[in-house]
Amino acid sequence: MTLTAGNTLISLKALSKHYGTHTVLDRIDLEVKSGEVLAIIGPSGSGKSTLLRCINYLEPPDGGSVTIGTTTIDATKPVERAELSGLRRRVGMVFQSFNLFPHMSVLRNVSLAQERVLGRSRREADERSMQLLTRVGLADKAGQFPVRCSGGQQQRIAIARALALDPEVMLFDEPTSALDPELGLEVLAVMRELAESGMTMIVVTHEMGFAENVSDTVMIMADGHIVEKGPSAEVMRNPQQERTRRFLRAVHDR
Ligand SMILES: Nc1ncnc2c1ncn2[C@@H]1O[C@H](COP(=O)(O)OP(=O)(O)OP(=O)(O)O)[C@@H](O)[C@H]1O
Repeated sequence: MTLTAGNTLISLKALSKHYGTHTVLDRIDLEVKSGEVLAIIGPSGSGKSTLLRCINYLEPPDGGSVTIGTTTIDATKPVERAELSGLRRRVGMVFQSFNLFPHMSVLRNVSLAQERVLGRSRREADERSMQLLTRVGLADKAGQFPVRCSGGQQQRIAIARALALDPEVMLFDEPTSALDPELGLEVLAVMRELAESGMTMIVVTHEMGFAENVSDTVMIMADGHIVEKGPSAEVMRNPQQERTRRFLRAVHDR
């Protein structure tokens, strides 16, 4: 089935995760539409990163289910390797730390998985990589090693690398937290462009400007629960829950 804009692309049902007796995600229900940009914000330790990592099974959830497009994985049943690799191929992820291969050129960092995972020829993979490096403003860095690039440039390369597998959704886990503010801005500009191009995105962020101005929907988490979720302008400017108001006040006072 081809999903058109506005259809539900991601659906989490009663998604749960425990570490020992600690409930980190408590039966989370969530739907994300195709083309939607969802920002997840909330206090430290509220489960934001864990939720993101459970969506692509980097962290296996222990209850509930994850549906992406037409594929559903039920956390209570054994998961087939093919199901997992299918899921991961459809979900690109960008981490706080860029995790580039230091001994490979920027171009190779972006093209390698295309050959290994998608079976593209070296020439096809390099061509696609150059398109993506151009898109993130780094075509001139293709032949360099990552160490010669700033943190902001490395994160943009990591975004190009994730896009190279043609994902249906991109997950971002605090992509600017390790960067100086001006380098963070260049990464946020690439993310804004991606959002405007119609990519479905789930972004765990401390950047309130991104949450308010770029994302369609904002979700506040606390203690493994969704406290509040709605259109970004409404949640950011007129939160309904006292807990959200407290969190946003604390962020503004920082
Ligand atoms: N591998 C793990 N083993 C045990 N506990 C964990 C593990 N990963 C996360 N936790 C715990 O789960 C809770 C949620 O962590 P998580 O990283 O998802 O929160 P977060 O909202 O992303 O926080 P932050 O904003 O600080 O990154 C925390 O109490 C954390 O200590």
